[in-house]
Formats: sequence, structure tokens, C-alpha cells
Amino acid sequence: MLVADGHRPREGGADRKPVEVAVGVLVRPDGRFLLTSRPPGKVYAGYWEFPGGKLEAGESVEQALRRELREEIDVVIGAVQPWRTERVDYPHALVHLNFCKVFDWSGELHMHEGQQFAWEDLPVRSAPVLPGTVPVLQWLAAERGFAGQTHGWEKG
Ligand SMILES: Nc1nc2c([nH]c(=O)n2[C@H]2C[C@H](O)[C@@H](COP(=O)(O)OP(=O)(O)OP(=O)(O)O)O2)c(=O)[nH]1
Repeated sequence: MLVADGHRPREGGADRKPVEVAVGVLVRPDGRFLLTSRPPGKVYAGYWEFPGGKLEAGESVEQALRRELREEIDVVIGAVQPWRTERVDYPHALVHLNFCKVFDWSGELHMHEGQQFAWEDLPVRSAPVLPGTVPVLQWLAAERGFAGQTHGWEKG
């Protein structure tokens, strides 16, 4: 589990029920992947992340991912490949991130919530990156044999 921003996890934190989140790693044929900035008004506004959001009651990860990507960036996704999961303990919540790879989608990207987007490669230029997004960059680096810093630390 990752503890974000060096906060001290609450007593009994391990017993808290995590919020389930579906996250899409959209990868283009040239290997670039999509990052979006968190919209104004949300926690960590302006931080870069992979697009996605919380599961609604009764939804599977895949269903939530399809809904979120349609709502937030206007794409209809094809096959969803569950990839890896990660728990992150933030001051605002304990989240369980379900990262899925997506190679097929249709529709042009439209940011519906005032986000920015970037097709990124390693090292990622967009900054700052959300704490819970950093492990994904490391997994991608390992897969790709990329050595070195995966992203910058300062706001660009
Ligand atoms: N989408 C996304 N969320 C991430 C990533 N890494 C990470 O720690 N998170 C966290 C941030 C949030 O605490 C949580 C996602 O919740 P959210 O607030 O963006 O979800 P949502 O779109 O359903 O939001 P809302 O409708 O409740 O406002 O997961 C990531 O790469 N992508």
C-alpha cells in the first residue's frame, strides 16, 4: 500500500473499506499513453492521472471504466484488460485502484470536465503527477526496459 503525501494513516486504517476505482491505461499503437489532468473542484485538481473514476453501486470495474471514459473524455472503449491493482491511503480516502489496459477505442477525445490531456511517453512531461499514478509509470518503465526517472517532480 502506498501512503500519499507522508500523512500519518489513521488508527485502524487497515480496517477502513477502500473506495473502488476503475482506471484506464489507454495505449496507442506507437506506445504513447493517455494522461489527463484532474478537473477544477476535485481533490488534487490539476494533478495528472490516468482517466477513470469510482465504481457506482452494483458496477463492475469494466462497467465503471466504460461509463467514466464516455462521460469524462467521450471515448467508447473496446476490450478491457485488467492489469494491476494498488491501494493508496490518501488523507481524503483509502482507494483501491483497478488499472486496466485498453488498446481499442472509438471516438475523438473531448474533455467534458475542463481537464487537459496529453499522449505521454517516458519520461512523462506533464506535472505534477498524482501519487497514485506514479506506480503505474514504474510498471510501464519495467515493461519497456526504461531506466531513469519516469516523471518530473515540479509543477511544469
Ligand atoms: N482516475 C484516477 N484516479 C486515481 C489515479 N490514481 C489515484 O490515486 N486515483 C485516485 C484519486 C481519487 O481519490 C480516486 C478517483 O476518484 P475521483 O474523484 O477521480 O472519481 P470520480 O470521477 O468518480 O469522482 P466524483 O464523481 O466522485 O467527483 O482515485 C489514477 O491514475 N486515475
